[in-house]
Amino acid sequence: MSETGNAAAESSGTIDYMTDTRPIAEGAAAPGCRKRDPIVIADNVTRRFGGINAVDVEHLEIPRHKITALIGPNGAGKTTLFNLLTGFDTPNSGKWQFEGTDLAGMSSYKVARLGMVRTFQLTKVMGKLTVMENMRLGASEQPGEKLRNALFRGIWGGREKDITDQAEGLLTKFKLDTKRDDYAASLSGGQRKLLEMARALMVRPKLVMLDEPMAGVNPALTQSLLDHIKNLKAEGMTVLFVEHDMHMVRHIADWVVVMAEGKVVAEGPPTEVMKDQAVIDAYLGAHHDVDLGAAGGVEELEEELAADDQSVVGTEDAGMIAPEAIHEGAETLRVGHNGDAGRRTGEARHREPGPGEVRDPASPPAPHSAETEKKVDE
Ligand SMILES: Nc1ncnc2c1ncn2[C@@H]1O[C@H](COP(=O)(O)OP(=O)(O)OP(=O)(O)O)[C@@H](O)[C@H]1O
Repeated sequence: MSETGNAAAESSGTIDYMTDTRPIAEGAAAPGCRKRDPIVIADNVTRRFGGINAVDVEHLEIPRHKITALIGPNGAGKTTLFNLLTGFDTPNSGKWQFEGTDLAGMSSYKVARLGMVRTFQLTKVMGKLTVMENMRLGASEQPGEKLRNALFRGIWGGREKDITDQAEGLLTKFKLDTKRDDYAASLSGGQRKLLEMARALMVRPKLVMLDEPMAGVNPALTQSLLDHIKNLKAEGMTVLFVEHDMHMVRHIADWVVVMAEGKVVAEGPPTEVMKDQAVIDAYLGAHHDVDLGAAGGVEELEEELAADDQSVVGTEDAGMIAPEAIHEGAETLRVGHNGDAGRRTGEARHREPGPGEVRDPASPPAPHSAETEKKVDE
């Protein structure tokens, strides 16, 4: 659709967000650039942990009705920024608006009520609830209206039927309806991701924030997840997702924001951003001249890394970047900082419990275990 056609369609409320080709930024793409139609505007948001500036974002705008990927090496501050924007953490400084409403200091559930919702990995407790109970929990309106209310029928009075109907509709859409009475912990990695997304939609959000939607998802379910995310946009929602999976970023993001050491270091359309020297530097340290968005670039990087004694790559344990997987479109590329790890889907995404931490039974098990083999998605 032409730019004028889009403008006319927008004013008549019939815009097709999938074919809207109007520019996203007002001017040239650059860190902190202004957007034509921002849904979130953040200024001087900082969060320190001890001596670390986990987040130090001067200015950031998230474009409405677009899919924006937030990428960056491990420890760049992506999750912390998610937590701050959604009221799950408190910044040292800064303010931000969602659809013109100041959110600084607002509690997470109020932020969700306004229509800005983030997904969470299923916790241990949620794993012990059925799929339907999890959906009902997603609809809870106040902090007090939590587990108990989600579990016991009758408490929500008139809302009960609406909530159940809405949940049924979403479960059908996400092909989880046959699992409605199963415990969430029994779902495969991909089905859990679908449940997390479906649950977030119970509040009918305008902005959906997804934290590593592809983590732990078997390639067989990758396309379905990508389609679901694209559908959110088609239905008029804005999507912001954190992801290490370059394949996914390249294929579904309209816009990419790159963070490193707490700051936004690059922004732009995926094809442009992945050629950006600041991005390559942030991800790969000394390994320059590589286009992460191209399969050839991945091969080139792999050769460079193989020849570099400092880089742990090329053994089964370290994992290989798999260019053939990118051609197939099913597997994915994950690049850690300093080029330390390009790994296959489902292997690199698990964060094993650290010393003193207990594994969450609701989380997928460690890679390479027999249990992993059993728990793959259908
Ligand atoms: N609760 C915390 N206490 C202390 N330090 C923290 C805490 N949360 C995050 N950090 C630190 O803040 C920095 C940013 O972490 P964050 O998890 O936001 O990065 P990230 O980009 O999401 O990384 P990843 O891709 O590995 O998830 C890191 O140095 C991290 O160690």
